[in-house]
Amino acid sequence: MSALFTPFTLKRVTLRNRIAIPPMCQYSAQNGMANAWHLSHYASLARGGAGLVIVEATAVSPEGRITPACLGLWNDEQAAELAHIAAAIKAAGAVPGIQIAHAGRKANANKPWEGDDHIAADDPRYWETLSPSAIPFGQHLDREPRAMSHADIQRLQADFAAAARRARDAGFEWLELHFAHGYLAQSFFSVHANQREDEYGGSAAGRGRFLLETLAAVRQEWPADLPLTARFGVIEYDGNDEQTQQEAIALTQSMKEQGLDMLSVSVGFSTPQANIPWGPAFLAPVAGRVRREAQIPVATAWGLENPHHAEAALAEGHIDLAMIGRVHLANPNWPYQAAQALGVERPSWVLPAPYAHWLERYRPN
Ligand SMILES: Cc1cc2c(cc1C)N(C[C@H](O)[C@H](O)[C@H](O)COP(=O)(O)O)c1[nH]c(=O)[nH]c(=O)c1N2
Ligand SMILES: NC(=O)C1=CN(Cc2ccccc2)CCC1
Repeated sequence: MSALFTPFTLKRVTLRNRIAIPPMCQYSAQNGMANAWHLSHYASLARGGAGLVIVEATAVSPEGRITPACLGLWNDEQAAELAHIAAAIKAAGAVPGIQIAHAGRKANANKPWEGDDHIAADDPRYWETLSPSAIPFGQHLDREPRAMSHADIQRLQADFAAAARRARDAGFEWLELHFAHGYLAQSFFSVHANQREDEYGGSAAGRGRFLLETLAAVRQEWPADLPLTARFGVIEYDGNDEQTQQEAIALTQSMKEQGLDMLSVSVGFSTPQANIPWGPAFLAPVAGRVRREAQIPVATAWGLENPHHAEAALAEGHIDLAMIGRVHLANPNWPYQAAQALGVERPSWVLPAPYAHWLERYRPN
């Protein structure tokens, strides 16, 4: 039996295999509302056979969107549309997950294929960006954000909690907090973005406070028997990786004590000066260290699309879930081909019966 096609149970949720589709922004919404694009996109991914499908970064407040076309979960109308997506993912046999997010100083940007840069101040789509300190990310995202007040912090933590409640009521069964990729929560943890002198800055404990308090607020709303996870950048590749990983692992242990069920290990992306060692499965050993030292189940992504690499990362004990992203945009049925590559018996039954029955009998000459 392959490790990749072994079920995985966390709290009262069982995934049919170790394949998770990580959140991938679609930049296709108006006013934060999901539409026909999102329904067909997520239904086709779920029909492809993955055990878990996580809906893209969904903003907890309007100014928390990366672009004006990002999804939101700050009102009940948005939740009602997302409920159809959760149901479609579930109907296809995958577990419906969603990531809730705030883009912080990376917010108010154009779509990646329309510049990826901050929206101009005189553009009607402009909104003010927020961050722990008034320090811009740099490069194409060079706007100086407003340093958040304590009132801002409390409001945004309440927004995360409200979004978690809406996700629960919409039928999602797996919740991921977006604590990675240079967005708001990652910015509180990062010395590149957070130079506050109050209790939300300074020491690693100070820089971790926003993440811990936000987790605690969400834990109150999210059912105790459903997985509550976070995607967290544990390394920046900025020349200070050992210290960052030690601080990140310590914070992960605190989050685990606070009720975090799993960590999705990722990269900080807090500075344009990062020197990222792109390559197949490059983050798996980093994830393995977090899994070992924080004693928490972990997922990771980044270049795992070769089924043998995903299988090895699981079999070698680096990870518990393999997140397979971009390749699924080209091939929603990637799990079917992975099953064939790994010699899983009756691979076509990774797919739904209306497809599986005929593919099993289809012998192209
Ligand atoms: C178009 C698009 C959009 C997003 C992403 C990526 C891409 C390509 N990624 C990162 C993604 O989840 C994944 O970590 C990376 O793509 C690396 O995995 P692969 O190498 O693609 O399997 C991402 N990550 C995240 O935590 N929340 C998100 O909403 C998004 N959005
Ligand atoms: N919302 C997110 O977390 C996103 C993460 N990305 C990181 C990334 C960098 C390089 C390659 C793929 C993804 C880009 C798109 C949006």
